Amino acid sequence: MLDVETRVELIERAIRAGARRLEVASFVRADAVPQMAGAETVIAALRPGAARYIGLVLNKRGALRALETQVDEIGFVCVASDSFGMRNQRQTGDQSLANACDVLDLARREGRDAHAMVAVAWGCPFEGPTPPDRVVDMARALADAGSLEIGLADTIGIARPGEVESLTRRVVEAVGGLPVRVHLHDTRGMGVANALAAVRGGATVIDAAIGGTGGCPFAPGAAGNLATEDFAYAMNGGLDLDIDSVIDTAKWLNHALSRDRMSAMVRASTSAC
Ligand SMILES: CC(C)(COP(=O)([O-])OP(=O)([O-])OC[C@H]1O[C@@H](n2cnc3c(N)ncnc32)[C@H](O)[C@@H]1OP(=O)([O-])[O-])[C@@H](O)C(=O)NCCC(=O)NCCSC(=O)C[C@@](C)(O)CC(=O)[O-]
Repeated sequence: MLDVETRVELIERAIRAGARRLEVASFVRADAVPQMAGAETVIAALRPGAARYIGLVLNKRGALRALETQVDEIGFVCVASDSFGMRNQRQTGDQSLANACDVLDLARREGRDAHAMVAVAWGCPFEGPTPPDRVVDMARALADAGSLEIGLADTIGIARPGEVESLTRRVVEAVGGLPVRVHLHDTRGMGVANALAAVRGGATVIDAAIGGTGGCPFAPGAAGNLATEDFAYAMNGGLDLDIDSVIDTAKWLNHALSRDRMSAMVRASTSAC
């Protein structure tokens, strides 16, 4: 749990390190995910225009809350499996798709950018492997509904590089030129390899989290996200980020969270190599 002030400081540190597009808050129920309580207060404390700010939403009520704030983009989470969807957001896959289409339409009418992501795109903790056709169909429907970008999430970090490359390529081909974004968890240490595979498959946006922070309370076994500093190292200067500053922030965040999680780059920076 981080208080609002510390979350704002984290966002400011990311911006100082070079980040220009950040998912900064999630408009969900505070009793379901207390870590995300105070989304409106976080956003009100941010410097307008310093970066593009994304607010995550999982239902229409969340979208209405986001529209009351200054977020630049609304990001909707759809689910490819019913079992995960019911636990995460009380929606089946089809319901989440219908809700996403409604929210994309609402955002367009309000003149706000919006996109959607398909969670458990490679595998579900309750149903096992996700059929790729299901994900491609959902991605196509979201593109038709006006999503400005199509996200694919490996929510439990189960995908392998070959699977990431092939599904990403199929979705890129299906969505007619829209940017495809891939969101990875590092549960099995595949985060960086999968990110590079997604890039080979045609993804142009890769999500990453400083210090590999993240997880999902409704997906048993989901570990942290792909660490920003690990991906930045793999990209060998290809990202406009100050990697040393990101590593410092990862250490600061470990301290703030009273944890000792180490991304590969934090580990390397604290050893002799
Ligand atoms: C999605 C909901 C909100 C549905 O919540 P619900 O209970 O199904 O909603 P409802 O429409 O039945 O309403 C019930 C009550 O909740 C209120 N309510 C309804 N919606 C909201 C809202 N948005 N904000 C605040 N309050 C809300 C609503 O007003 C009502 O209040 P009452 O009238 O009883 O007083 C709930 O299930 C929830 O908060 N789930 C949390 C899901 C979550 O945050 N998961 C973790 C991360 S996101 C992710 O899933 C994937 C991602 C991004 O990590 C990528 C990856 O896959 O790796």
